[in-house]
Amino acid sequence: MIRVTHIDKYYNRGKGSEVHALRDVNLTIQQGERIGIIGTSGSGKSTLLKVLGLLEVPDNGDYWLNDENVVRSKEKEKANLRSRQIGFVMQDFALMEDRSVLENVMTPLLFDRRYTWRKAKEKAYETLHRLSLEDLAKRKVSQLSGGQKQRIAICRAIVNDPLLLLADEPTGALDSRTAAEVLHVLLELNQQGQTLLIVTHDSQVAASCRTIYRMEDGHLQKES
Ligand SMILES: Nc1ncnc2c1ncn2[C@@H]1O[C@H](COP(=O)(O)OP(=O)(O)OP(=O)(O)O)[C@@H](O)[C@H]1O
Repeated sequence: MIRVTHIDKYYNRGKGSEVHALRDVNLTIQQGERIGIIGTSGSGKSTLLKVLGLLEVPDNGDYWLNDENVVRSKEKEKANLRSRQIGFVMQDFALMEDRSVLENVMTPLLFDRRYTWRKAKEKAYETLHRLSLEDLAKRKVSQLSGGQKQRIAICRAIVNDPLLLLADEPTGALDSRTAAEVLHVLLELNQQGQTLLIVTHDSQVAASCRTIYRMEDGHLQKES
């Protein structure tokens, strides 16, 4: 189970440009859940994702990841948790364009001491196979379509069997047909047990989530 309680996050605290991006945010994510977060631009959605992904430290509150309070963990420990427990999918794919698909998918495992290069390659192939993408393994990312890139990005995000898969506008850069294909991949992974949290502007994506929250000026409220 993943839980954040009473989270506050400020940017530029104490300065004229101070932004109170998250205000007393509470969220519990049960294993296998599929959560959608909607809200207007600038309301704090990405900031919440960054806190959950251990990329931003909140100013107040606690973050429980598998019964461990990780809010004050050291940077090294957080980097470890990030590489083992969290998967990220971003709107712009964030892939290494001049590298092969295989190299991209292997990358998270190369930071994980449990994997030798050979084991990482095996696991990357296994994960590509799971998403029926193994035929693309040797292709350079720059030669792929947007939909293929996003499916590769999803593959890279789940290669470490993360506890939580975080997706920030995963269909935002795709046309509607490709977006539907990418959404299908995410939903299928969730049906196989992958806990999933999606930030989205896309009403179709939001409607596909079992639980929807709305972020409004830093406040998170359950919508349905
Ligand atoms: N690094 C930063 N430094 C200062 N302010 C920031 C920073 N990142 C975000 N903000 C501010 O925090 C608030 C919340 O931003 P956030 O990116 O979380 O919103 P969002 O809901 O994800 O928006 P969008 O839908 O446009 O991506 C905004 O007012 C934004 O300008």
